[in-house]
Formats: sequence, structure tokens, C-alpha cells
Amino acid sequence: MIDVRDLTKVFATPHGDWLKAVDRVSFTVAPGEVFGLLGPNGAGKTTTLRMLLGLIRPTSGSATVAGFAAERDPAEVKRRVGLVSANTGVYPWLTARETLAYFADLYAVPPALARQRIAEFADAFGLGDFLDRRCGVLSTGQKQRLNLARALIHAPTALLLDEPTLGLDILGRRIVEEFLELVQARQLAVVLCTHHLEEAERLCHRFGLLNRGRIVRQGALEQLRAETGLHSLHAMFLDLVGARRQLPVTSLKSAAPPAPLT
Ligand SMILES: Nc1ncnc2c1ncn2[C@@H]1O[C@H](COP(=O)(O)OP(=O)(O)OP(=O)(O)O)[C@@H](O)[C@H]1O
Repeated sequence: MIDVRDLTKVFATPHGDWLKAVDRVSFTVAPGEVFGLLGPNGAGKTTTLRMLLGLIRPTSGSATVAGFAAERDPAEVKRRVGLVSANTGVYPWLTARETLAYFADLYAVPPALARQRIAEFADAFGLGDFLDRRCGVLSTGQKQRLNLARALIHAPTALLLDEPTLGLDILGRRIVEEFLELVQARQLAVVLCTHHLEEAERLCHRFGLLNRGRIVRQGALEQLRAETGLHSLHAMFLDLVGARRQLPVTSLKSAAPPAPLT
């Protein structure tokens, strides 16, 4: 169970003023539930996840995982949380198998149990073809499969997914979808941050729509549809940020045409 209450983070800016990156955000995620934390760039999604993991301290409010507060018991929280992010790196000189064994060891998983889980994940995530190849030579999709398996190596009860499908082709995205089915069957509480809104509609049970650090709408898709009168998350999003042009038309029109090639 994930429980976030009035979570707030204020950063000092280089100009000497303050930025409220996360502003009294509250939500809960039950075991087996996928909660979509969605918002435009800079809305505060990653900052929320970092506070949930105990990587940065909240200015106020609380975030707990399985009853452990991220601020007070960060080690207990990390033991119970798996993280997959778009920019999770790999150690290029370790093989996929060594990577999983290394992270199992970091989480103090007994070696025999780690070997058992690696064999299980090799099967579940189709790692068999490249389990003994160095990570440096793996494709983006293969690295992501490895990172998905890595996130489960310590049998967490909660998962934080920050843009897990960024840069993946349709097959890679399908693997992430299957991964989510698997973790739901295992009753993990999942927070998913993604800019792929159609994907979010398919995969999440409930949503928090975040803008400028605040959750402006929260609920299941049907509930959000009823509240907004809009059918898709895409339309709700445009409504949320104000569907104005993002680039000034005049500057585009007045730009000089490129010089002809001679
Ligand atoms: N360490 C920091 N110091 C100062 N400002 C920060 C820091 N981390 C994040 N911010 C600011 O907080 C705001 C929220 O950032 P955050 O990364 O949480 O957004 P996001 O919703 O994850 O965006 P994106 O979708 O682009 O990844 C942004 O304005 C960002 O510049």
C-alpha cells in the first residue's frame, strides 16, 4: 500500500526565490492497483517519486510504503520498492545475469534465492538469449527487459515506474504492458508516470492529473469523464494545460526562408 499525504516540496532557485515543485499532493495506491500520475513536463511527477523513495526530503507532508515513512525509514522503504525509469543505467561490463546477481546482493537476497529468481525472470522476461552477454552490447529493449527484472529481484511490494516505455518500439512497450499484468497478479501497488496517454488509459485503474505541482483531478477514467465532460485523457490534458499554441505563429511566419542550395 502506498499512501501519500499533503506531500510538498519547495526548491530554492538560483535567483534566490522558491519553486513549489510539489504542492500538497495526496493519493493512495492499493495492492494490485496501477495509479497513473500524469502531467506535463515539469509538473512534479519525478520529484514526487523521489520523495516516495526517500531520495529527497519533503518540505512537508508524508509518503509511506507498507506503513514505513520514506523520510523516517528510507532503508525499509527502499527494501519494499522497485524502481524503473527511462534513464536507469546498466553497468556495461557486467552481463545481464551478473547485473541481477549484483542487485540481489545489494538487497541482501540470499544467493540461492537470487539464482532461483534469475532463472524465473529469464523465463518470464525472455532474458535467456542475452543473459550471459555484457550489458554494453544490449539493445535498448533488451536493457529495459533487464531493468524490469532488476526492479523485482528483491520481491518489492510497490513499484514506481517513471517513463518506462520511453524510447521503446511497439514490442518493447508490449513487454512493459505484460510486465504490468505480471506485477498486478503479484498484488504490487504501482505508480506509473508516462506521457503516453493512450497507454495510461489502458494500463491504469486510477489517475492523478498533476499540473504545476498540484493534483487537479483524481479518480478512475469514468469518474474523470463525468467530471470533465471529456472522453479521453488526451482531451483532459489539453484542457488542463490550456490548449494554446506553444510557439508564436508570427515568429514562424517572419522567419526568413532558408537560402537555396547552390
Ligand atoms: N533539485 C532541484 N532543484 C531545483 N528545482 C528542481 C529540482 N528538481 C526538480 N526541480 C524543478 O521542479 C519542477 C518539477 O520537476 P519534475 O522533474 O518533478 O517534473 P516532471 O513532472 O517529472 O517533468 P518531466 O515530465 O519533464 O520529467 C521543475 O520545474 C523542475 O525544474
